[in-house]
Amino acid sequence: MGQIIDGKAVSAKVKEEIRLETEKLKEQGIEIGLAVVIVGDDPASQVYVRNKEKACETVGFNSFKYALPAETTEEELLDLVKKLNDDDRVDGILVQLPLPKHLDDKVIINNIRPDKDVDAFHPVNVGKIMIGDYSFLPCTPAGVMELIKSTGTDIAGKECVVIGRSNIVGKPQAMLLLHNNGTVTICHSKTKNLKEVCSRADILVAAVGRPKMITADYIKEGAVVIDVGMDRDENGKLCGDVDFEDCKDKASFITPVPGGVGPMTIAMLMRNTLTAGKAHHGIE
Ligand SMILES: Nc1nc2c(c(=O)[nH]1)N[C@@H](CN(C=O)c1ccc(C(=O)N[C@@H](CCC(=O)O)C(=O)O)cc1)CN2
Repeated sequence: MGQIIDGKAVSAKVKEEIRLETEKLKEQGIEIGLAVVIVGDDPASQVYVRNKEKACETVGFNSFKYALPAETTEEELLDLVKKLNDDDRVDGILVQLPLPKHLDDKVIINNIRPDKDVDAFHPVNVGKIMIGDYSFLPCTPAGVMELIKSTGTDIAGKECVVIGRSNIVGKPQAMLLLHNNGTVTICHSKTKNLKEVCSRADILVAAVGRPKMITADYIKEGAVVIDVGMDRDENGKLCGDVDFEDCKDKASFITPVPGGVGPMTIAMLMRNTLTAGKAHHGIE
């Protein structure tokens, strides 16, 4: 059986490192602040936002929550973003996605100050990721990199296959693997012979959004399998894009869902917020 990568344990370690650094900054009179904005009453988003506030508490950041009604207009949301851009207590700004349908997330994200964009969704930060000159890494792909690192796998020269080409996960994930000298293939809905391409992968990252789509015949013996999916199975139970039971004996390392990539997303958000806070205080 492959080893299960414990995302909760890795994320707890990352948060503890951040807590210790935050404590030292506090001794110098420096406080770190994260503003979390949620619009509407999507139940999953409310859970994630609560978990982000809890994580802030764990690492010692100040958190400022702004819960706006679903009918909030673009102008009202932009006004809040502007206020937070100018607020010195706020080092990082996060607008929880998805937004209600009448709000265009691109317009909102483009108005967050890039040096406070701790999600790394702003085009300036996306561009920096392309050229490998980044301060913030997008949280989910960064979490995946941390989990791969935790297995002791050297990415250099490895065949890496990313299934999914979203701006938030697939594309930045491929870039991060490339910056680590992986040989990277991005697959998507039009990819021919998907199974064959995936089964060449030493490192397989699944971000498709289709429950349990990746079965053992997609993976190479001994592959590192990272599941970014957050789906529901036929019984409504949370599962990933990878059929964990089918793949676990063939992989060398595999992430579960829940308890794999998910918890890392919030730990990486804390890391980006610390990076932003240090930059705002002129600390390397
Ligand atoms: N502004 C953003 N919006 C969204 C992001 C994001 O990174 N920035 N990502 C997702 C939601 N998300 C964080 O916001 C997130 C999703 C899942 C988890 C997580 O820990 N999942 C658990 C399972 C949780 C459950 O039981 O439902 C796990 O995988 O173990 C954390 C964060 C979309 N929006």
